[in-house]
Amino acid sequence: MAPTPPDLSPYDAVLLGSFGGPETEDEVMPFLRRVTAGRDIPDARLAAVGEHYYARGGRSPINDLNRDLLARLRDELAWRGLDVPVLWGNRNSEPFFADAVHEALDRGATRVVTVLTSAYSCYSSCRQYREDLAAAVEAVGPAADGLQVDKVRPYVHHPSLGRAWLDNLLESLRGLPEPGRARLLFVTHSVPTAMDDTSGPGDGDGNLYVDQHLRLAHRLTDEVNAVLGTAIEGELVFCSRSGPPSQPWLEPDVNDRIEELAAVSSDPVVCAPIGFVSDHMEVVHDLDTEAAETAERVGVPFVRVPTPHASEAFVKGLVDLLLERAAEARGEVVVADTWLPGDVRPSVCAPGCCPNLRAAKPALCGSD
Ligand SMILES: CC1=C(CCC(=O)O)c2cc3nc(cc4[nH]c(cc5[nH]c(cc1n2)c(C)c5CCC(=O)O)c(CCC(=O)O)c4C)C(CCC(=O)O)=C3C
Ligand SMILES: [Fe+2]
Repeated sequence: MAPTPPDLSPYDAVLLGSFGGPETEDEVMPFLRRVTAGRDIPDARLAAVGEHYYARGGRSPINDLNRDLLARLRDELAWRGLDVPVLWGNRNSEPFFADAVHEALDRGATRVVTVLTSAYSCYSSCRQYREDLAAAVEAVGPAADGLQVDKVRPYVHHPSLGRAWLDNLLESLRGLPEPGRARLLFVTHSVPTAMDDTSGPGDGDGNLYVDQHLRLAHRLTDEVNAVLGTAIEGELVFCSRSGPPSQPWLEPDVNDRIEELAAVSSDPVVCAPIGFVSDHMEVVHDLDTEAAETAERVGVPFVRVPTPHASEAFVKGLVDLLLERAAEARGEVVVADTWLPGDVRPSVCAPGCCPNLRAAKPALCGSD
C-alpha cells in the first residue's frame, strides 16, 4: 500500500515567525527601542547591547540565519510534495508580522500555520509572539478579516530538536581529549523570575519555562552518558540578563558559574545553548565572546556546542510539527511525538497562560 501523501490542509500558507534583528548600524537603536518599549531596561544596558551590535557592523546574524532556514523549510516542504507559500515575519525588524499578513493576503491565503524560532513556554517565548500577531492582523484591518492564524505547539519536547542537540553534543564532546571530564552547561536566556513563576497554563504551579529546560537538559545528559559510557554532570545556567539590578532574574549567570567551577577544577566547560535554535547575538556575543573570555581568564577550556539550525533533523522536525498541527486542525486524533517526560503543551494556548504581567492584550492562537 502506498503511504498517504502528506496533507497540510486546511492550511494554505506557512509563516516562519521570529524575533528579528538589525542589519545596519542605523537600524540598531530603533530596533533596541522597539524591543524594550515600555520595559524597565536601564539606559546603560541598552548602550552596552548597542555596542555588541556595532562591534559587528550593526548586523545581527539572526535574519540571515532565518533566510537560510526559510529556504530549507521551502525545500523540505517541496520535497514532501507540499506546494504552499512559506512566508517570514518578525516581531522586531522587517519583514514585520504585518508585512507577512499582507503577503499572505496577496497570495490568496485564508488559513496560515505559524512556526516560531522559539521552542519554549513563557511570556517572552510564546504569548508575546501571539500578541504581536494579533496586533499585526489588527493593523492590516478589514482586509484580514477572513484570515485565520494558527501556530504549532511549543516544540521543546519534539524528538527532532532533542536528537539534533544530542548529535551536536556528542560531536563536541568527542572532540575533547577526555570527554568524561567535561562539565556540561545548558544555557538559556534569563528572564525575570516573575515571568518564569507565571509561565505555563495558569492552573498549575508555574515555572514551566525552567521546567522544560531542565527536562531537556536531563534527557540530553542521560543520553550523552549512555552513549559515551561517562558520568558527565550537566546543569542549567542563564545568559543575557537585562532589567534593573533590583529586579530578580533567573540565575546563575553562565559567566559566574564558569568562575565558580574554575575555582575547584580546570576541567573543560561545554556550553550547549539549548534556549536558542540558531547562532544569533545571544550565542555569538554572550557565549562565543563573553563566556569564552571568562573561561580563558580563569583558565578552563571552553567549547560551545553548535545550535540545531543547520541540522537536517531539525528542519524535518519543523515540517513534522506543521503536519501534526494540520491533522489536529482537520479534527484527526493526534498523538504528539515527544522525547521528554511531562505534558506536551497544546497548540491552542489556554486562557491566561504565560500572562503579560503589565497589561492584558489580545493574542491569536489561543482559546481566550
Ligand atoms: C526568553 C527570551 C528569548 C528566547 C525566545 C525567543 O527567541 O524569542 C529571547 C530571544 C532574543 N532576544 C533578542 C534580543 C534582545 N532581547 C532583549 C531583551 C529581553 N529578552 C528577553 C527574553 C528573551 N529574549 C527579556 C525578558 C528581555 C527584557 C525586555 C523584555 O521584557 O522584553 C533585548 C533588549 C536589550 C537587552 O536587555 O538585552 C534585545 C536586543 C534576540 C535577537 C538577537 C539578535 O539580534 O541576534 C533574540 C532571538
Ligand atoms: Fe531577548
